[in-house]
Amino acid sequence: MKWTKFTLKTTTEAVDLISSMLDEIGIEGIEIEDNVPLSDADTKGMFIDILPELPPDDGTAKVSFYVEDLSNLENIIHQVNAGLDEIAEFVNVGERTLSVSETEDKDWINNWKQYFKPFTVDDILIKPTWETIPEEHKDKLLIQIDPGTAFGTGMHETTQLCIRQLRKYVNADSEIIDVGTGSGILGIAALKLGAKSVFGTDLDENAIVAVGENLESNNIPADRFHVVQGNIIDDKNIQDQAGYECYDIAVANILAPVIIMLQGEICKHIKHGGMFITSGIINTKEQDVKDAMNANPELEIVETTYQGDWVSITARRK
Ligand SMILES: C[S@@+](CC[C@H](N)C(=O)[O-])C[C@H]1O[C@@H](n2cnc3c(N)ncnc32)[C@H](O)[C@@H]1O
Repeated sequence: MKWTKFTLKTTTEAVDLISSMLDEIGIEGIEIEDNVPLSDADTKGMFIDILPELPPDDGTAKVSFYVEDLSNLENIIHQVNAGLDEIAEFVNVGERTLSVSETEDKDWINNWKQYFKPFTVDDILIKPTWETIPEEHKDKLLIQIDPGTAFGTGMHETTQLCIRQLRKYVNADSEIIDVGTGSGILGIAALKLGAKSVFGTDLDENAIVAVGENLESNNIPADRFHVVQGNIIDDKNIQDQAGYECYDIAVANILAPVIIMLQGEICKHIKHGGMFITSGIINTKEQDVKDAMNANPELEIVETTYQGDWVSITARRK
């Protein structure tokens, strides 16, 4: 199906008012492009450590919206123009030119799936739930994953670094906390490697559904992997739900700045002698994470591993 895309050139200061005006006339799912740099708060919780290079912010912005049924087009354009006239009384709406182009209704949510194929991390086979087990990998430990809209196919270097560290430390008594669980892939890997139970947290609500579905795909009873939405770094309720000094291993594959913020709090939840396996750390941030861990009297770094540009640091709680 083809959609008609309308792009309105305007200013950053008018974007909020234009979004609500479009919403009021029944246009949903708009796209905003501007050159406003992302703040630390914006990047927190997103899996980006290297910010995109943007041209200087000149205060202009583009607001795009899509129309499927063109029979009502004249009316829509009229309403948009009337809305812009009103907004122009309060803020500078800039150029306010509207350009038109056609776009395909592609299945953006699912299109990435064609690139997710079975692969191995040493003796572990990770495969999408919808693929069959390749004959040559029949003897491997199987993890089946569909991340849905959560993060974590296992293909990222950082996930593989964490899986290799889990392989070294997990045993039949291991109680695991998986911070930033996403699809649940690290917790599920730990359970497949024999761990007793997992407590997972994520800021992303999609993680809750994804973990539930992936437990089912891997025939793991739901009571072995409890997952909650929230931030263990600063939410007392999540901290209490996780419990204190009760984990043999904490694993967190997030981002260097988040690992730095997490390393203080996580020590309250790990047993003495327990391990803190981290990744999501781009090599330029390795020293920052190490400095934070070295300054924490509760932690000693025991190992650093690398894959591509990515780093995994494993520390022990003293
Ligand atoms: C790189 S993904 C890792 C997913 C999965 N564990 C893996 O290794 O593939 C990072 C995840 O951490 C989550 N996240 C970011 N900050 C967080 C925080 N403070 N607490 C819990 N989850 C967080 C994100 O929503 C995202 O799902």
